[in-house]
Amino acid sequence: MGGARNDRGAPDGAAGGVRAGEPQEARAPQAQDDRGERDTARHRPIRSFVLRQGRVSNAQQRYYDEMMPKVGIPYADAPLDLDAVFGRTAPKILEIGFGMGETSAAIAAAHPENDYLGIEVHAPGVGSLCKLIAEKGLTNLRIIRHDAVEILRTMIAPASLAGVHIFFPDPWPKVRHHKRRLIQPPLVALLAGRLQTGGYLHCATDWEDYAMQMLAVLSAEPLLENTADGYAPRPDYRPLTKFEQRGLRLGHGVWDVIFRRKVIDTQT
Ligand SMILES: C[S@@+](CC[C@H](N)C(=O)[O-])C[C@H]1O[C@@H](n2cnc3c(N)ncnc32)[C@H](O)[C@@H]1O
Repeated sequence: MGGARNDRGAPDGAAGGVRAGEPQEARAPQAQDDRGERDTARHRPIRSFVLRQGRVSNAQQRYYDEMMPKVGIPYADAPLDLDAVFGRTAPKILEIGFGMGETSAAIAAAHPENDYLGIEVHAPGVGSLCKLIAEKGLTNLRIIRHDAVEILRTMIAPASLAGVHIFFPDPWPKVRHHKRRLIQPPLVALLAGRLQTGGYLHCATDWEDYAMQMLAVLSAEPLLENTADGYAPRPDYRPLTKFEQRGLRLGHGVWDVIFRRKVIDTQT
């Protein structure tokens, strides 16, 4: 994650068998995946990540153990009261797939007026963000280690989010894996329903054909409208990562796609 361009094409997942707590995602398969498809051969929903072994460093393990009881939210099959979780009323912004969490921590530190909920399945990444939360003393960032698709379905109430960040999701570059991409019509419909009126969905990618897919899928969602004429300029709140700076120097593109939940006129 966030390493080299090819790293984006090799999706990371939670590390089965790592020490950093057990992934809280081992649940019975749903009847249908929110990306709209099932792996019929294996009768399992198609997921946007792969659970694989990953090394958790000693520091990540230490911060995971120390911080997850304070900032981690266990998976539950019931809607969360987000104001109660953060102990205040403030805009709630959800991030799917925070990787090692550098961007999440930087955004939360720069915007103490907002509350952030980061979702990731990858244990080393969760340990890494725990370390950043402890080092920066962040009080407005919480973590759930679980499949974001299930969390959206069960734990996030309709019209409860002021924003959603999906930065550099796994591009699944092979055509036969495109069905694993997060940004597909059923998930975007689910996300749009979780946004408040005026709430935003911000996706960014460095894969041009995924950017085109994002633009097409978000444009087709009736609850959403584009904030820009096509791709959006990178807003100041999304910091330029080292990975991105290097890519841009090498002439690679990065595309931001930012839509808002429409005001639905119920009079007409
Ligand atoms: C390519 S990495 C990008 C990480 C980070 N956003 C960045 O910009 O560096 C994508 C991340 O999304 C996570 N991910 C993919 N699908 C997910 C899901 N359904 N729920 C939670 N995390 C997911 C992966 O584990 C991986 O860490």
